[in-house]
Amino acid sequence: MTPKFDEKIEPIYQEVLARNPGETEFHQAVQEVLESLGPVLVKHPEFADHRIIERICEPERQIIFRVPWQDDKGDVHINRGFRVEFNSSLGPYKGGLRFHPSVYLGIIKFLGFEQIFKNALTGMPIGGGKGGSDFDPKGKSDTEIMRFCQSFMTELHRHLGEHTDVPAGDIGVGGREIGYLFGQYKRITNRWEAGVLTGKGLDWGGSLVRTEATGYGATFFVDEMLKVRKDSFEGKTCLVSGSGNVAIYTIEKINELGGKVVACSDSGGYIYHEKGLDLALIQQLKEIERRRIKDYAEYHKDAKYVAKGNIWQIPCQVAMPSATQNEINGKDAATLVKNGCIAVGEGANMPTTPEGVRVFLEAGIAYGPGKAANAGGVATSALEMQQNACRDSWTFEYTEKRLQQIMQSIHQLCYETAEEYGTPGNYVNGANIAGFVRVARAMVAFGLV
Ligand SMILES: NC(=O)C1=CN([C@@H]2O[C@H](COP(=O)(O)OP(=O)(O)OC[C@H]3O[C@@H](n4cnc5c(N)ncnc54)[C@H](O)[C@@H]3O)[C@@H](O)[C@H]2O)C=CC1
Ligand SMILES: O=C(O)CCC(=O)C(=O)O
Repeated sequence: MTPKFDEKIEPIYQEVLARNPGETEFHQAVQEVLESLGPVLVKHPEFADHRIIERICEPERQIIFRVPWQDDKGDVHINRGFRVEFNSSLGPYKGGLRFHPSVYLGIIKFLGFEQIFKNALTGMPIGGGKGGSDFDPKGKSDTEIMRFCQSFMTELHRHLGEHTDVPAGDIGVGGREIGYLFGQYKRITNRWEAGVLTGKGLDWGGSLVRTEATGYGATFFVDEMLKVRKDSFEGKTCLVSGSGNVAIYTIEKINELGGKVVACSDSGGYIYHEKGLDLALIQQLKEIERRRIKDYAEYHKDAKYVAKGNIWQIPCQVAMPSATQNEINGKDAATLVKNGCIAVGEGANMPTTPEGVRVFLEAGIAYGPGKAANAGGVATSALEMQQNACRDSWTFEYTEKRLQQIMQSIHQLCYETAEEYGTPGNYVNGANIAGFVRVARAMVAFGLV
């Protein structure tokens, strides 16, 4: 699909393509933001004078390193580790670590780039970064995971610090991995520095609600979009792709708000259960036993597992992609709209292709892009950092209320910014512009650094 840029922005995008060959996901993430920015340069010519867009597209620092580790048989393996410290204008680099075989520099840069604007939208003092490895955790024993995490942190620790760079989890990195990473950081540095990682266990500096935060936050965001349309989750049939951290707590919150989730998935296929998914079973299979979603059908004979099936063909009113990038293409988006979908909230990062985004916007449905809708995870990480800084821990109710208020204010900011820039109801423009302007103002204030 041909990108639609303002004439001042086209050459900047061409320069990004030339400087970052082969990094298609990064190109896509940059394209999505730059397409929104034409009117911003008209209102703020100083951003063009200071070449803010060009500077924002270039990471402040990119770290690539070797991660050697030994499996349980004693064989040696070598993976590649990454940390892209993209932008520290608003605070220390903040963003998760992804362990997945598809990881390469282009994926980490797309995620780090998105993170800059997402983190800005939260209004909290956090810059943007992301990291990870092409390590595949699937089928590895606990001790193999531990040895990998220890080796990864042995290199990464020198780049981290509570005021410098603060990783968390993402695909393939949850509470278990954060534990091994924190343990190794503590051992190497001889510092018990809680604020260096978020998503920690509750006994050692973690925050209540961080586990639930991305899914709950995305659901709060969709709830706000529905409220604008004088609607709610009550009685709505919903789809949630994935069955990991984000998907599980999205399903939980949708249930609480009166919706019914009939399908979820993993990379093998999807499960469809017309009377509504059994969340306790999914948690047992996924969070505890680390099994595949197809096993769900062993316990519910009225549920159907479709191997390699396309979850977006199931009719629904609300869709919440919560698995991975580019999981909804133009055709899937058209199918969703044709089947009566009125709202899409992205729990995952960039789950919709540019063609799909265009379909949603042209159909005029409520479409909440990831950098706004899934910001609740990183926002609650910032709340964890606040608690660590004052050696405090807050109750679940208080922390969840803070999360809900943050999601409401992100929604409001995106909604008002879209109106201010002449595209009412377009949360893509709202999120890109509002996030960009916050970072750009700080960059202008700092001079040429
Ligand atoms: N964990 C967090 O706090 C945040 C995560 N995200 C994003 O949410 C998404 C999911 O992340 P998590 O739930 O943390 O990871 P996770 O590792 O807990 O779960 C990922 C899930 O997606 C499934 N999956 C992967 N590829 C798939 C495919 N091609 N088709 C269907 N399912 C597939 C996996 O089987 C797994 O169930 C990612 O895009 C991540 O970047 C965004 C904001 C914060
Ligand atoms: O909590 C964090 O620091 C990062 C969350 C994350 O990786 C994301 O927002 O995509």
